[in-house]
Amino acid sequence: MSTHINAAKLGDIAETILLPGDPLRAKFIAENYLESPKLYNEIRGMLGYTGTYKGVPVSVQGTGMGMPSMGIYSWELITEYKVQNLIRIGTAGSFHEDIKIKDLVVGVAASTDSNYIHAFNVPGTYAPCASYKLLSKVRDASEKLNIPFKAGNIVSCDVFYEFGDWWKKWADMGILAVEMEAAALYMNAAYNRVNALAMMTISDHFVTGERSTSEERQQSFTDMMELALEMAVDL
Ligand SMILES: O=P(O)(O)O[C@H]1O[C@H](CO)[C@@H](O)[C@H]1O
Ligand SMILES: O=c1cc[nH]c(=O)[nH]1
Repeated sequence: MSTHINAAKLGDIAETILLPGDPLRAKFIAENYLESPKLYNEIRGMLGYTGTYKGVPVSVQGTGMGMPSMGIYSWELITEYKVQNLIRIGTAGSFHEDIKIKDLVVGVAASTDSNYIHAFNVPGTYAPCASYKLLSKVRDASEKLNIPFKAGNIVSCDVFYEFGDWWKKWADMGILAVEMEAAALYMNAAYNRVNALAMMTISDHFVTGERSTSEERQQSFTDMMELALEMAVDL
């Protein structure tokens, strides 16, 4: 029914959706956390499922890597399938010693080096930010489940393999971490007046050079998924 999610019809996708970059992570979440998950999209292998969590309909959709890809999926989910609450669950690289591997970071705002913002033709510098409603819900879920997170400005970059010390300038401005999609998600959500939030597990570290092991990743992703699902049932 839409160009890139055309296996679904209106109503097949829940009002609240979790958005991992990796479609196989979408499959893992659907199969391990959702009740009665139904696959609604396989176009380009970008898997999307709808099921229920604690009786509440929830969808999970892979978005791919980078802002063009996130831009396409989030736009179609919002405009064609009337999704209202979009929660990115991804990975990020930390810029600060006190934000460690496995920590959860929530992007209150997402600075960016991307031209994605030019599509909106605003006469100034737009500041992509998370919805306050979802920020409140993630704080509530964090307290309930005792899963802490750090919140602040992150940066969504177009280039994964960048050279030199580029990141230090962002770190000097208090940017917590880097990933590659949140700013586009926040812009699409703002333009269409829906709610978006990006939360990421720190998978690698620019200061220490550390990278998480697969075991550590599994555990920390579990925390992120549980937090996102707890939010999803309270919207
Ligand atoms: O784990 P995901 O959600 O894909 O997020 C991060 O990982 C990818 C890069 O490896 C980029 O998409 C970045 O934003
Ligand atoms: O975009 C990303 C994600 C994880 N780690 C990085 O360094 N960059």
